[in-house]
Amino acid sequence: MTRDYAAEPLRVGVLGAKGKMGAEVCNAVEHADDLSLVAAIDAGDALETLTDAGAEAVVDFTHPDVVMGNLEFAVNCGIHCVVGTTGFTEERLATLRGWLDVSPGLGVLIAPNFAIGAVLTMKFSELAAKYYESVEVIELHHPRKADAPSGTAARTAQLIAAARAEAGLPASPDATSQELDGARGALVDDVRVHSIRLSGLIAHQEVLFGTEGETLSIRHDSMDRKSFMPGVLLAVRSVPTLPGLTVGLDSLLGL
Ligand SMILES: NC(=O)c1ccc[n+]([C@@H]2O[C@H](COP(=O)([O-])OP(=O)(O)OC[C@H]3O[C@@H](n4cnc5c(N)ncnc54)[C@H](O)[C@@H]3O)[C@@H](O)[C@H]2O)c1
Ligand SMILES: O=C(O)C1=N[C@H](C(=O)O)CCC1
Repeated sequence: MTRDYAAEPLRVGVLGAKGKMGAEVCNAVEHADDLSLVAAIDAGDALETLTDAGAEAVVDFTHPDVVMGNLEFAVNCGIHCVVGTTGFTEERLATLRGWLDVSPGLGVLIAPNFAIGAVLTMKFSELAAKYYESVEVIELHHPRKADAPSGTAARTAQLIAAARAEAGLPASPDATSQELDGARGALVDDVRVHSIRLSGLIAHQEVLFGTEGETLSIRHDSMDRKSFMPGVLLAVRSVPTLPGLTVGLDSLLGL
């Protein structure tokens, strides 16, 4: 029998429920009439709690080291997944696609950033990329963040690099011949990415473009983790009808 999601709230489990994002997601799900929080799991809790509770979708905001194990369990149990945890390499995405190939109808949605402005920043940067000879990405986050560069910055750099390559642009000009290690940031697909960690910040990114006589700065600031919740809820509501792997919120936002 086909599940009528309009008739009964979608049963949602949260992984990383005691974390900064997970706690916010639990709160958002609890306040949504069409969703029901059936499991709130953190480190040390059994993943079987999800199946015991009859979870139909899971939201993962944990850690890059554990997220693949969580997803393998959920996919094997036929639970749709929404993933905010970072650390998704092409290799990890290929592994996930392999699992989903043998799980018809199941959806996994991974987004490096669920904030609308961050999604737009990535799209605007991709659009601007071919018009500027120089580009650098600066990401700024709270000091308890485990990974650098941020997943958002890595994705932004990849999108910019692909757009530059398609337009036939060479690497950004840079005459640096003497350099203290790290002074010029990290290279992601030939795009320089700089990571700032500072108390008081949440999640911020600035993409700087330059060409003869002008620059363009595209900046986004998340000042509260609530900024991620509309995107997370949209993904949770959409994932049961999105079979296979979806990366990014773009298609859900009509971008
Ligand atoms: N996509 C986005 O929009 C977005 C936004 C913010 C953060 N993030 C990412 O989400 C992840 C979590 O961020 P955070 O700031 O909430 O981190 P956090 O450290 O505050 O929370 C992570 C939680 O996961 C728990 N955890 C660890 N291992 C677990 C396991 N095996 N099973 C269940 N829970 C486990 C931890 O105990 C902790 O409570 C990071 O990768 C971060 O980069 C993504
Ligand atoms: O706080 C974090 O950690 C965040 N991680 C994501 C990233 O790495 O891009 C999104 C922004 C917040």
